[in-house]
Amino acid sequence: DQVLEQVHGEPPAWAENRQQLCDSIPWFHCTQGAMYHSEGFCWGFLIDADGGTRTYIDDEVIITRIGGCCTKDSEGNLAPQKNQEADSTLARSIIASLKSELPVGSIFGSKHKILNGDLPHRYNIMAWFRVTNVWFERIGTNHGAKVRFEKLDLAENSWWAAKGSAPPMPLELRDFDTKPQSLKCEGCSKESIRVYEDGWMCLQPECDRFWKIGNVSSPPELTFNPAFLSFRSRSDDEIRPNCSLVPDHLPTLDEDATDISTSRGAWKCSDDSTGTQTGGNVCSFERLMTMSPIPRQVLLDDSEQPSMRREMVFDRKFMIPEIDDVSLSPYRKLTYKLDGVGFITHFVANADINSRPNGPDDLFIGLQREDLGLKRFPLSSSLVAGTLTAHFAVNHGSPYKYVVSVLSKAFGEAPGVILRALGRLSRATEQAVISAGDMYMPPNELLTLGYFEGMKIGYHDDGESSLGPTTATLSLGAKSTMWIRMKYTHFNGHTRRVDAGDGKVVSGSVLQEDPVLKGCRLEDERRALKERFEAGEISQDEYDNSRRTLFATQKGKQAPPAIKLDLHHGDLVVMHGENLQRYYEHSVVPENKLRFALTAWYVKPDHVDAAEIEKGNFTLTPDQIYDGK
Ligand SMILES: O=C(O)CCC(=O)C(=O)O
Ligand SMILES: [Fe+2]
Repeated sequence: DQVLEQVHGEPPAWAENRQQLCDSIPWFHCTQGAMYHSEGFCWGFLIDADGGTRTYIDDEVIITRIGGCCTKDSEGNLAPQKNQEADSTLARSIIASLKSELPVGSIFGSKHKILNGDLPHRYNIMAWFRVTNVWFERIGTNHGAKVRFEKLDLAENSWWAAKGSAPPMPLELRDFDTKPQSLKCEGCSKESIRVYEDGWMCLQPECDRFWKIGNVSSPPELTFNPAFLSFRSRSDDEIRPNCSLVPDHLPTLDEDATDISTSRGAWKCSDDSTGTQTGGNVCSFERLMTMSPIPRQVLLDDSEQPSMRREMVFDRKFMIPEIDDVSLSPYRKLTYKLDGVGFITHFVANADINSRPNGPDDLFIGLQREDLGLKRFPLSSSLVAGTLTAHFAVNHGSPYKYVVSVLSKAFGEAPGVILRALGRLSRATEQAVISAGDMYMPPNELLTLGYFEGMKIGYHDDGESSLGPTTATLSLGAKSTMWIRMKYTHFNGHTRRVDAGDGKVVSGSVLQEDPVLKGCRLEDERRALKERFEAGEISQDEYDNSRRTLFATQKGKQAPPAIKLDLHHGDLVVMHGENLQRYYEHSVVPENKLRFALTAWYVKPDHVDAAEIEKGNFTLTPDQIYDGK
């Protein structure tokens, strides 16, 4: 029944949905977590449901914990499950922003429990802040990092200040010189500021005197030192944000620029709150851009020599392929064989292939001209519900369940460019599979992905039970890098650890059938145990227990990428082998503004509804069939 105070003003921008927030705010491009960091710096911060104990906000100062390393304790509060060190990624990036005086944007989420005020929206942009202090607190048996932010513009009233509150003190009347007491620790000789009213303590976690007032451990309840809350940093014109707090794309757009595909081409207001405020008139603001297709040459980098086959330089850190310039000429064929798993064939195109009529250059323009119905779909497994894929997708042919659920259009409705791409992919699939002596199943499904600048596809596999063992992808447009790595479970021999309540490393369950892949962790030990088990020398229990003991010696980690492919415009990649999708995963990161990836599969007919079977039927016209040149 508490009467909530109302806040003083309106945020400069807001969103009711996290995806929209992350898509439009350049300093907060993250769908999860409280902190956006990139290139080693923290750029933006979200204050929401759980800032940890002693989270503090007033009109000009925010004190909160740095997320990460946390699980919920018995009372449902987030507590660090291990020490957060100064060299953790999150701590390092906030310290980097502190040292370089980089302004950090802040967002106020309505699930906070701190301010006694009602926030107008789910996510409310606050203002630019500067990082003034980063220190460590003891929490339970661990330590975690805390940060103090101070509003950059102290002259202006903060919109989140309580309604009717006094305007901020004019700058000329403020005291910028008084700072809270700071003392050098006699143990570690490092300075720590007096953060708490209860007493000065050393805030260096590696010091013996950390978190002690005098000789005794600090009390669990602590109060902030008023001088720590009230000090202010002098304004400094040198400290400038490197983008606007609320970007305004519309007036800066030049519709005639060939570069238009780098920006999103359409805006639509999705704010339903205006509807309630204006008595049901939902805002109809919409702006659709005419986008002219960009030619492939716009994306070329200087190192690409037209009409010459690129020299391949292979990085010894990754698998070196077999090179064959003859059998699929004019393509160069690179084959990566994974024993007992499958193979990956990379068909390297060149300018002669790309510039032929109906070849990759024409397909790239053709795909931009068609309204393919490319959309971003919600990810099915995501920590934050409603997170959309970081790429656009549309499916043609037999429907199947992709990482996300994508509606499938019949090949009968597909534009010519799609069928032409399908012709190329069928040929590549056939060539790669037959040369390996396997049976060729013609693809009946084609997934088109579209990537604008900054988009990508994260690690995943294509091993859906309804799909055959072969996938073929045609790359068009921007150059990209494909990474292939062993899945966590197969690399480590066990699933991810499930619980580490007591601080010990607990591995998840051991693999039922461990293929002991070449290059996996503890390979020799795992192979030796497997051989003893298979020879009947040890029982299943002994085999499992020995593996558990073995895995407890080292913490599991992600496998490093085993294969790296540089995918250029016109290149094709065929992956073959059911086990390849079972044991390995891949991700693709484009480097430039616009890229399409068209991937064809064979969907097993018994996995498709009878009524939808015909969606996968097609007949290619002679000009859609690819002759391999
Ligand atoms: O963008 C690419 O080249 C890869 C696409 C992919 O992995 C997929 O569609 O499953
Ligand atoms: Fe894939």
